[in-house]
Amino acid sequence: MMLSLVLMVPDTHAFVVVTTKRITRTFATSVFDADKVDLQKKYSDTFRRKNGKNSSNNDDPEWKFFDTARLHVSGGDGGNGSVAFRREKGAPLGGPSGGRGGSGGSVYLECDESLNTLMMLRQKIHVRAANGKNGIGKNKDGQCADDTIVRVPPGTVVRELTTQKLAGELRTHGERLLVAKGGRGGRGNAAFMTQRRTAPKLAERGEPGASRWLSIELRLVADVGFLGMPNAGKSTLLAAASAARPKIANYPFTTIVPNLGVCDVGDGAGLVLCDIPGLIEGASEGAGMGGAFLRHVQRCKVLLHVVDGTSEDPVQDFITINNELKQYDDFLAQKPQVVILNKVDVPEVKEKEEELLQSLREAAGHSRVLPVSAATTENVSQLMSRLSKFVAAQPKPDLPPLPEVDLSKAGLEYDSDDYEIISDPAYPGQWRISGQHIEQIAKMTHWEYPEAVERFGRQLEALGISSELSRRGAEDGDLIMIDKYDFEFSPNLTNPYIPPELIEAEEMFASKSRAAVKNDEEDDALWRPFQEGGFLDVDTEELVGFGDLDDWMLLEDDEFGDDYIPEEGDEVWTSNE
Ligand SMILES: Nc1nc2c(ncn2[C@@H]2O[C@H](COP(=O)(O)OP(=O)(O)OP(=O)(O)O)[C@@H](O)[C@H]2O)c(=O)[nH]1
Ligand SMILES: [Mg+2]
Repeated sequence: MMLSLVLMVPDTHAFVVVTTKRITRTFATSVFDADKVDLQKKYSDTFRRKNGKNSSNNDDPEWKFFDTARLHVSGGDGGNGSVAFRREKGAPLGGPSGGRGGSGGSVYLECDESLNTLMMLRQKIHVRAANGKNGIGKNKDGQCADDTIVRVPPGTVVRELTTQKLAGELRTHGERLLVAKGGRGGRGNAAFMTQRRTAPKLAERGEPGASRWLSIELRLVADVGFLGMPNAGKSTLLAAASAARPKIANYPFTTIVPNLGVCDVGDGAGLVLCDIPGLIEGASEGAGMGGAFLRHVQRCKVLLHVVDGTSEDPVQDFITINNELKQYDDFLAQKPQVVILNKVDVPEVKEKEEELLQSLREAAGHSRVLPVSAATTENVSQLMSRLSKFVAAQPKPDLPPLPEVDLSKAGLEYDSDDYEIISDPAYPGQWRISGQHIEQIAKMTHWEYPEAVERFGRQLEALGISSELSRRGAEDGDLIMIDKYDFEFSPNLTNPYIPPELIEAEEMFASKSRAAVKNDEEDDALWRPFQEGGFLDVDTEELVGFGDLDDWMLLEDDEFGDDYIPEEGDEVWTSNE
């Protein structure tokens, strides 16, 4: 038998009552959830991509590189609080002893310097931390769930996808950013005891964990960012100066993902070099996928501009790239540059070396211009030691910008208790209340417990929602929807609506009881939970408490939860005791 609600105390001022009626989902979707549907459509290509199907984003060059990703994160839900009563030999009317639920795990991003792409985030789109365990009797709190850690490379910038607001940036190894907080555990009935109410029959459900889409972008953090036309020799230089082994070939766009290398300059820390794919004219507008790469050099302290000496017009190349930089971002264009004339081992370049160096100095407006051969490593170590001194002389890198959005809150911690009442003239008598705070309260309400429903009603009143509804013309019996719950509006309710099946159940208990009295079976005569204000725990379909009978329903073993293993010394009661 399934009783969803029993409310018996005759003069309870219950405000709302759960009904068994369900609104049709099509209606709810068409009128109220349009935004959500849109969002799902928008991101469904993420799933297609995951399954290797043709993605509609194929024409989006940024997606070909593992430096942007979308991630859906959800914190675990808190465990439910429990309703239980202490029952000991000689003390049958023990106090409430329902423990609190454990809190759900949170999702963190953690900076890991051994990573340099967001590739793994492309394979894992949904990250969900585990739920907290439910509280159990004997004041035992449920276990808290472990946090879930997602590792990301240094230079990871995190935004909330829908608003594009900056949530934070991970730069140093081990740094963590909380992106979806787990919900707190619901309180057990022990927490609701007051002097007046010594046997509270309500508990909270666990708070749902926070859940959101993130947009994640990688900006490599390096001391020196390489810059130059395709085929200029950037990767060759990285290979010459560090242990990195990037792909090198005599065709443009050999490099398609940024490469990092560390050059040992004898200072212990090393100089972090970042080789990016070549840039061409129009890069700032995305030509040659420029925009995707320019982002990487944003975080470099110094730019190393590699000029190909064998090019038809090396000085013009240099000017073109600098113009692209300016177009893309003024901030980037202002970064200090060191310029190298590469491939001076080639005789034709050697011939015009002095002339080219002079023109480059003029075009650059400074004298940090060096001839180098990345292929023969001529002048490379001098270049590196001068670079390292130049980097050290730079002012400290700009601090990460201040976060614009705080993702460290879950559920009820959101600041705003704003709500909105939506009604559609096409559906008279139906009201949807939306608001983070009230939705969280609804989710945490244990609708099976009359006292919890009553508490919810008081919360609605306290938030001014009930009077606002009345003011807008809501009438007794109107349908109120909050999140996935729906109720009947009962503004001045003193006699709670009692579902017919409960009256039937009571009748059944009553007749059983009468029969028992007749047959002198006293025990059975007591089974009148409805009349006595008793109630069932719908999860286990167990009666868990009586009103003021001097006998308490015994807690079944499985009320401790599936994973409760009695420890030594624990007293476990069974109903057969
Ligand atoms: N002779 C000579 N050839 C060089 C030198 N540096 C690079 N090269 C050659 O130039 C070609 C391109 O070199 P890469 O290092 O792949 O050039 P890149 O700038 O990384 O090119 P992209 O990744 O396509 O932007 C290769 O064939 C290299 O061997 C050099 O100093 N002298
Ligand atoms: Mg390259």
